[in-house]
Amino acid sequence: MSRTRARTAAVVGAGAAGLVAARELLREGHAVTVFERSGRVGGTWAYDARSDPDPLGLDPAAPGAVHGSLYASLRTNLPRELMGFSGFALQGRVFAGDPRTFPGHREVLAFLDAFAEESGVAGHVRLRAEVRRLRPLGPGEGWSVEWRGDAGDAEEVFDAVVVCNGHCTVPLVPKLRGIENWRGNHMHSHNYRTPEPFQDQVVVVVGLGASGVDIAREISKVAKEVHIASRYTQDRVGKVDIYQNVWLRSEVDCIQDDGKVCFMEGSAVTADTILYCTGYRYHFPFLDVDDFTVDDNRVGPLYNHVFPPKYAPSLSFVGLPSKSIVLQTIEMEARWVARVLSGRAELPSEADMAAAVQEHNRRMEAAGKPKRHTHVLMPGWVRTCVHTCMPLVDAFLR
Ligand SMILES: Cc1cc2nc3c(=O)[nH]c(=O)nc-3n(C[C@H](O)[C@H](O)[C@H](O)COP(=O)(O)OP(=O)(O)OC[C@H]3O[C@@H](n4cnc5c(N)ncnc54)[C@H](O)[C@@H]3O)c2cc1C
Repeated sequence: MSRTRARTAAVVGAGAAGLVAARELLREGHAVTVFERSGRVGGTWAYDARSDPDPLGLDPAAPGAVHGSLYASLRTNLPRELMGFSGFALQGRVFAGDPRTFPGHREVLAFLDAFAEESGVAGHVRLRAEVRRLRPLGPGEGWSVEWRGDAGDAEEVFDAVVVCNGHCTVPLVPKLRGIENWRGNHMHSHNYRTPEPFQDQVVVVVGLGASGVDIAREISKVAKEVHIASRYTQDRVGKVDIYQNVWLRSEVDCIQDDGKVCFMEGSAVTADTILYCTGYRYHFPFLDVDDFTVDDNRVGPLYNHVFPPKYAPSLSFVGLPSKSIVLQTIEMEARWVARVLSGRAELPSEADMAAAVQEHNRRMEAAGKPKRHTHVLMPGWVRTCVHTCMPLVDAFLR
């Protein structure tokens, strides 16, 4: 692909990443169109009380599948000081009547609404416009964007495309040994909204990330027992002192023939529900390009998580990293993309970018890190975050 200055740019998605990408592109003088398949901006932060018909949410294309993964009680796990954009802070201003340091989701959504309006980005967003297919037209000829809106299907050509479709929608569900023996309920946190359905149940929560901790704590108020299974519990397995009904377990070993959930340390429980809080997988169903894969949650090849060497700079991705200071990271990525497209910043050659990606992957392998951690920027983030924000795990891991 040619590396000329982009004059028109399509942004896929009007969540936080798409909004800030649009702002940065506009600042660099590009003509921007943001395609958003839902009826509003804000992406993940637009709480949706509905959940997928399939509690595991395995098929994102299934009728009735929802984008959002927030639960009703969700508050940010980063302080508002870390959740603004440059020139438009979440700190020092209250957007939806929630001035707390760790505000609820409505406050963040109102912040994003205000950001879209006040930055002028809102005027560039097409709502109910779903991108169905993105494909390169040939060297220097730009990108075909096929999309579906209220008036039907359409195709337009842009010089550049920035993919910002989010990555907290399609559940990553581990295949537990013996799962064919399971007769109870199961669900992924993508579909968790409120604790009431777990009244008096014995629940196994798989995963000790931010959602796992939050949800386990909330469910413990109504459930009979909550057992949290995680590889990070190590020698801390056992009942949690400050709770009457919460146990830390090691990883799930298997589901026994009798349906009991058996943990690596040797204990087993008869449970009503297995609730997977095991994260999400990257998914780009509309992308029609060569030499580009998602392999065990490694998206690539991508130079610094943003540019695929073969198509850079006209194709880019903003918002892939996880376990980061999210909004600041996506803003930096967006600014980089906008400046490379306008010629104010330069990329290495295609060969050098490809070599850098290979070197990154080689180092990960040498360090024994799995592919699925490719886009994890701060591996210690979970522990740091739960230590500071979440009393339950603070008590566990202290
Ligand atoms: C439970 C939970 C808690 C979180 N807590 C925090 C927190 O405390 N602090 C924090 O900073 N981050 C948190 N995050 C991360 C959060 O995902 C980011 O803050 C941010 O919202 C990511 O923005 P995004 O634009 O990349 O993705 P999204 O917000 O998911 O937006 C993607 C947008 O793309 C649209 N879209 C998708 N496909 C298409 C298509 N084909 N055509 C058109 N539009 C499309 C979607 O409709 C959506 O609007 C949390 C996430 C979850 C799930």
